[in-house]
Amino acid sequence: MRVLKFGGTSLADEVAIKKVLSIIKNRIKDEHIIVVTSALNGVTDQLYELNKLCSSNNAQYQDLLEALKERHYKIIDNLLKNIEHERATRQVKNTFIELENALSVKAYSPKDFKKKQDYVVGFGEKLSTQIITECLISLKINALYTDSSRLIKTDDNYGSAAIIENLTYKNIKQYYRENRNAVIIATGFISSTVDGIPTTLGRGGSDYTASLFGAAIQANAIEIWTDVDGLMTADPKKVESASLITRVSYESAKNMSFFGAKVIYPPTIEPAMRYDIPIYIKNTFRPSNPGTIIESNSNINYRKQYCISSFSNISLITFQSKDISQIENSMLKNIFFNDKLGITFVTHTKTNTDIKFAFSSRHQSLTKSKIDKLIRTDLSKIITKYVYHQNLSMVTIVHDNASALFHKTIVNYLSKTPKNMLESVMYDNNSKSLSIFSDKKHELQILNSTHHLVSSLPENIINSSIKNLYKNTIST
Ligand SMILES: Nc1ncnc2c1ncn2[C@@H]1O[C@H](COP(=O)(O)OP(=O)(O)O)[C@@H](O)[C@H]1O
Ligand SMILES: N[C@@H](CC(=O)OP(=O)(O)O)C(=O)O
Repeated sequence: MRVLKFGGTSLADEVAIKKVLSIIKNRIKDEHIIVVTSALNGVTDQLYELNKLCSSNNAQYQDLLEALKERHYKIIDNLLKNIEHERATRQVKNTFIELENALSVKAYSPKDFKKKQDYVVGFGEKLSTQIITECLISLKINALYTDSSRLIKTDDNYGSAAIIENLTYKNIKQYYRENRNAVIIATGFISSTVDGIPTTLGRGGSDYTASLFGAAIQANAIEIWTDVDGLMTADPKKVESASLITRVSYESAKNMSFFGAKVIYPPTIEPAMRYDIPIYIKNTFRPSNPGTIIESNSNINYRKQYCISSFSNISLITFQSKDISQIENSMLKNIFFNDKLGITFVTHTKTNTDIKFAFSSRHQSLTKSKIDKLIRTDLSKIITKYVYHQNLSMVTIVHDNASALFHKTIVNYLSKTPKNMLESVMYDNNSKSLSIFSDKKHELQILNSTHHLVSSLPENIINSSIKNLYKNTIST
């Protein structure tokens, strides 16, 4: 049994969907499968926009809604006929009616807004999965449309809900047992609370849905089908010379995705790792290419174990203090774990005298004012110096098997980089990553030059079993 997940990039239009159908048809010949699908490419972003426009009574939302309908009906017209065409049209029509009802709800408080938003943005997966299911039925496959939000149970942290593991696994197992003769075609990304209120698993969350299905029924493999050849040494859309990482450990992949390798959503790794289920990342448009295998450490031969990623819109704060741990605890508790501030990423590192927090937030100014307030009140006695930068880019080299020479080469490169280009450098305390902060306008240049440098190093310099090399060798 294996789980196949197709992302929005594999569901952009009729041509892409035909490729998806052919991959599913071929896989079914060999093994029983479960399919997890995301929304059509770009639809989730449009649903967020739709909800915003509608909430602010902006009439433009009607045009956007019409465009969404047109796109889905056109795909149905081009891919289906007869009874499957009729059924898909009816289901999609009903789903749009449900979406319009959801949009008409007034959200009076911020918590209600997020609750409504989660309901609205989850419709993309329902629409695409209804269409794919009917396409598979038209190919004589016993496909069963499955709304995963009935199986995946979470808390009510709208926008990025945490799963209730035992209940979720129990629900999936039971559903799978009851529908053994069918091919389950499940919506990615969406979930619900125990009371049935819609939630989502966070942006990119369909990968996680696939992993939860895989872990619940202890699948032989999880396949993530996308528009690139696999997990690469950098985002191939930003770095032309990026190359494929053929094998990588769960731990490294988790670290790489955490620091921006968007091809896999970070929480996806954990359930697969727990049951030692390999994750394959494959290209829908070049299915015969080998792709990447993410698996347990013991099988890895440490080739190309680095990845260079970037984030834009990062804020960085550096504190100097005699009591670093007090700042750390207070910041993490009061700021970064505070839902209202919309923190989407945070990492921090400390030495004996200073601590740096790098983070991105949907509400930059709100976060800054909260931090300023915390410093004026709780932390004023312990902070000796404090520097706050906003709107930075962060390029991170993730590598957990670096040689001493590798490390030295990077330090040398940084020392030659013009001072006005570099804002700061941060070493992760586990010695597995190094982040370079700069003005956003330098992001692509730093990304490409760092990638060029690392990829042109001989294999024996890139890899070594020597660990803990990054610690305390450079200060900025
Ligand atoms: N290190 C990396 N390796 C491969 N792809 C990456 C990497 N970093 C970022 N990406 C981007 O991730 C994209 C795939 O993720 P995503 O857009 O979420 O696709 P999907 O819709 O298939 O889930 C690729 O198109 C690529 O641009
Ligand atoms: N559609 C959702 C969930 C998802 O995982 O999408 P994708 O597989 O296209 O990254 C999103 O855009 O966040």
